[in-house]
Parts: sequence; structure tokens; C-alpha cells
Amino acid sequence: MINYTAIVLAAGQGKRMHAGQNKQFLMINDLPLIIHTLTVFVQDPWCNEIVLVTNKQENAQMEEILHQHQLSDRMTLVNGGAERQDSVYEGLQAVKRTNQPVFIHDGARPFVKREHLHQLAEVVTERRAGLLAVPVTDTIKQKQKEQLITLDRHSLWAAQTPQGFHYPLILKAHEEAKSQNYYGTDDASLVERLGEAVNVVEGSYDNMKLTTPEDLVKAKSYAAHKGKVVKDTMIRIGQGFDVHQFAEGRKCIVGGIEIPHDKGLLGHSDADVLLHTIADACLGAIGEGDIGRHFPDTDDAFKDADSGKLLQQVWKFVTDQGYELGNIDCTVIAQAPKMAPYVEEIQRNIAALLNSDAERINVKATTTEKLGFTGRKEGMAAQAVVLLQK
Ligand SMILES: Nc1ccn([C@@H]2O[C@H](COP(=O)(O)OP(=O)(O)OP(=O)(O)O)[C@@H](O)[C@H]2O)c(=O)n1
Ligand SMILES: C[C@](O)(CO)[C@H](O)COP(=O)(O)O
Repeated sequence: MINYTAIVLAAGQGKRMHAGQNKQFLMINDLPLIIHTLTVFVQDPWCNEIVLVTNKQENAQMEEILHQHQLSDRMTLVNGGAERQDSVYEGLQAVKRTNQPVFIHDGARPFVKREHLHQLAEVVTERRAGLLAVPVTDTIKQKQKEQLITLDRHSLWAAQTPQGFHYPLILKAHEEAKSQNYYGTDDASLVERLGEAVNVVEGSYDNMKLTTPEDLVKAKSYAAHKGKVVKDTMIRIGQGFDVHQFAEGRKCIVGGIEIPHDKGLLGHSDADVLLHTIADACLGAIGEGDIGRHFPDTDDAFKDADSGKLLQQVWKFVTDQGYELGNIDCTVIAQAPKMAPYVEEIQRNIAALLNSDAERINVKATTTEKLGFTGRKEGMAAQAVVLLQK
């Protein structure tokens, strides 16, 4: 997972839309245009910062619709400038996470696909600058006096947004353009002026920019038939529960961490009660049964197996189906050993196993007030809930 910041531009006037108001507020079926666009980023687990650039006169209206759609606390609002480029500059000033890729995106492009956002994040991380673009499909001609001269279509691409950059690079590009009073029609062109390569990620023709009334008709039809971002998100939830008894001469491994204790957990594998529970919750979420079905305790291959490796295999089933982690919440139930000193290390270890980050994983521990088998220190139990999304 690569975290990125999204600057979403909504401070224009939408004059070419001829709607008598900023096109960002126009309804595409049941949602305003800008809510469609923001939802893509709000729902992308890779996006951990959103800066929304608004028109000063429209602050109250924008705040109202953000509030209506429970998005107010997910983003920083900043006022834009006279031209798109001025608005981007204001957005850049408001970015807090300057050590991760920053994407600049038109609020008027509501249908960008998550897979392309992730490809862009990878390209920017490796090569500092990138943009989404598509090969042109019309024959493009250049007007020279009264004639149209045909250009070679094979080398022509239509630039889209987002365009993504290392923060210091795009800031420098904008500062240079500002000091020279140079205006370009996109951000990549400002970076090109510095002599830096901007790498292409082939996007989708669905990532249209709503500019004219005809575009609005197309967007409504697209949203109605297949592109409606809110309803297309698949969410799956799974829960797990597991118990292992204590035994002499065994290691006490919980969440992949060996915990000092006079007894360990008994099982066919390393008996990591917490990782088994999480694996079960993941399998439950994708409707794939439980770990007993995939790694039977009658199979010698799994004798003393490292449960971290089993969880990684389970996680591959999950990611092969296109899901990503929303979050995991789990509870270790044990009278002893004391778990609190190990909780953070366990969270980090689970995050590493799932190629995720520790903020998405919450591990709690409880005793059972000396009641039951855990209270009598005969064993340990664990529960987990996992949320997956794609
Ligand atoms: N001063 C400006 C101008 C444009 N934008 C934003 O940049 C995006 C792309 O610009 P465009 O499609 O040209 O939008 P408008 O400027 O609103 O449209 P028009 O040129 O027709 O007035 C839009 O999301 C728009 O809100 C902006 O934030 N600040
Ligand atoms: C940035 C852009 O969307 C890339 O295609 C485009 O250049 C914006 O142009 P606009 O005239 O400001 O809409």
C-alpha cells in the first residue's frame, strides 16, 4: 500500500457547462458531481489526506453538502484562485503530508478508477512524476491559417487527471511558473518545463471531464448503468473465534510474537490462537470456510507450522479476489500472560503479514475475571472481526 494525498479542484465556475452555477453542484443522478469525485478518494484505503479546493463564494454551500454526506471531517478545505493553476498552488500550500505522492485531480472527473490511482501511486513513488492519459481516438488536426493539417495520431495522447508527483517537485514547478507568470493547461506541463520526465499511466476513457452540457448527459448515463462509485464498492465482513489450551514444553506464540510464559499453546501448528482467529475471519469474509478446511490438522505438512505463513496464504486468497483490508479488530482472552506490553508489536507484525499498515489493526486483550477455562489459566481464546473492501 502506498499512501497518497489528493488535491481535488472545485474552485472553477463551470462557464462552459452553462448551468448558471458551478458544475460541481450539479446532480449526477442522486449525488452532486463533487460528491461522486470525493467518494472515490474517501473510499480508497491508499488515500490518507484530501485537500478540497473551493470557491470562496461557495464555501457555505460546499460545507453543507459535505456535511450532508458525512464527509466534512475527511478533508481540509482551502480557497482557490482565479485560474485552475492558482487553485492548485493554494491546494499545495495546504498539504500536510509532504513526504508522500500528491495527486492533483479535477473535481469535474468523477469516474477515475481505483486501479489507476494505485498504478499512479506506484509510478510516482518510483519515478517522481506521472499522469493518467489515454490515446486519442479522433484524428487530430492543427489549424494553420485556413487549413487543417493532420497530425500523427499514433503519438498523441489526451491528458487526464489525477496527475501525481513528489511534493517538492510539483511545488518547485508551480513556484517557477508563478514567478515567470507562466500558465499551462495542466500540472504535468509545468514539471516538463523543469526538464523532468512525466510518466504515463494508461487510464480509461470513462475518466471523462465534465465540461459541456453533453458531458453531463453522458455522465448520468454512465453512472446509471455501471459507474456509480458509491454502490459499486463491495464490502465484506468476517468474524473468527479460536481456542488453544496451555501445555508444558510449548512456546506461547500470539500474533506471531513469542511471549514469555511458563506454558505454551498446544496445537498441530504453532497454535497461534490470534493469527488463526484472524485467518478464520478473513476466510469467512470471502466465503471460503475456515482454516481447518484449508490446512487440516491431519496433514503433516502443517505440523508445527508457522501460523504467520498460513495467514499469508489466506491473505493471498483475499487479495486474489481483489479485496483490500478495511480494518481488523480483535480481542485476546487470557488470564495470563499479560498481553498489554506486546500489543503494539503484535499489531505491527500482523500489518507486515498482510502488507498493510498498523493503524488498520487493533488488538485488545481481556481477562475473564478468573472465570471459565481462560480464568483458570487452562488456555487462551481470541476473537476477530475483519472488514474487506474492493
Ligand atoms: N480557478 C479555477 C478553475 C478551475 N478549477 C477546477 O479545475 C477543474 C478543471 O477545470 P474546468 O473543467 O475548466 O472547470 P471550470 O473552470 O469550472 O470550467 P470552465 O472553464 O468551463 O469555466 C474543475 O474541477 C474546476 O473546478 C479550479 O479549482 N479553480
Ligand atoms: C488538467 C486537464 O484536465 C487535463 O486534461 C485539463 O487540461 C484541464 O483543462 P480545463 O480547461 O481547465 O478544463
